[in-house]
Amino acid sequence: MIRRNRILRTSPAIRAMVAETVLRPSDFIAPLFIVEGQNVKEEIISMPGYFRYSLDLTVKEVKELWNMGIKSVLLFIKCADELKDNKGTEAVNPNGLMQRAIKAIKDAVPEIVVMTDVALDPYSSYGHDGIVENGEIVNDITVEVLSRMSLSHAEAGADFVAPSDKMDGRILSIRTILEQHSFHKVGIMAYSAKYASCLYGPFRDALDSAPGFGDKKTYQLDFANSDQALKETLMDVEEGADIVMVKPALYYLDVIQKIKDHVHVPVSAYHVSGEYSMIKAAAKMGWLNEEKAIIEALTSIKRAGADLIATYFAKDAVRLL
Ligand SMILES: NCc1[nH]cc(CCC(=O)O)c1CC(=O)O
Ligand SMILES: [Mg+2]
Repeated sequence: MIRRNRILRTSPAIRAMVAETVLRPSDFIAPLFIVEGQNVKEEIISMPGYFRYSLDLTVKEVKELWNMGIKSVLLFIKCADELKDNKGTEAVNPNGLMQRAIKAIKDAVPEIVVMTDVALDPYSSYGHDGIVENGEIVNDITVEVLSRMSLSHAEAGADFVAPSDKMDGRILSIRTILEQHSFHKVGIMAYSAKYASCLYGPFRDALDSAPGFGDKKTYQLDFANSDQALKETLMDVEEGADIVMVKPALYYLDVIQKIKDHVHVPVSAYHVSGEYSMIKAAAKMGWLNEEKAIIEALTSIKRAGADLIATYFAKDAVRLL
C-alpha cells in the first residue's frame, strides 16, 4: 500500500489545516419575527427556542447579533388580522410595523445590513403572496404592489429588499422603481430558486400566514425540477438581482451547487423553519446531538456553494464556532 488517505485525518490539527469549508459569523443572515407591543417575547410553538419580539426587544436582539459578528438581519412582521386585505394596503403603509422596525433597527445599529421580506402573504386575507382574483394569484398587479412595497422599505432605510413572492418580472420592476427614486444603493436579494415546500409550516405558524385556500404551487417551484431554478435565477440576475437565493437549503444542495456554477453573484441559501424544527424535535427526543447537527447542516450548505446562509441557528452557530 502506497496511498495513505487517512494521513490527512490523523489529528484535529491536521483536519483543521485541510478543512475546505469553514463557517464564520459573517456567513449568516438572522431572520427576525416582529410583533406589535412592548416587551413581548413569544416562543413560536413549532419552533422551540425561537421567538417573536416586539420592536423594543427586537432592537436589543439586533444589538446582540451585531456584537456577535452577525452582519445581517432579515425582517418579517406579523400583521394584525384586521389590517389584512386583498390589496396589500398595510404592506405599503409608511408607518406600518415593518417600516417602523427598519427605522428602529437602523437608528440603533446603523452598520447592520437590514434586509426585508417582500411578499404579500403576511398582509393578505387569503394568506397568498399576491393579489387574488377568481381563485388565482394575479401576476402583474401583484408586481406593482411589491414594487411600491420595496420602495417603502427603501424609504424607511432598508439596505436590501428580498422579494420572496415568485411573481414573474418583479426584479426588473423593483430595480426600476428604486432607480426612479434614486435609491441606487439599495440592493435586491432575490428568492430566485424558491420551492413549493412542506418545510415552511412552522414559519406560517409564526406569522399566522398559511394560505387560506389551495397551495403555492402555481408560483413557487416544483421540487421535481432544477432547470427552471437555474433559468429563473439567471433571469433574476439579468433583471438586476444582487444576491440570489435557494430555498429551502438541505433538500436542495444540488440546486445550490448548480446555481453557484452558473452565476457570478453571491448565492444565499435559506435553511428554513422546517429544517430548524426537524433538528430541534429530534434533539428533544434525544435522537440527534443538536450542536453537531447544526454545524454539519450549515457546513454542508456552505460546501455546496452557498456564500450566505439565512438560518434560525445563526446565534447558536456563532457560539459553536
Ligand atoms: N413569502 C413568504 C415567505 N418568506 C419566507 C418564507 C418561509 C421561511 C421559512 O420557512 O423559514 C415564506 C413562506 C412561504 O413562502 O409560504
Ligand atoms: Mg464560495
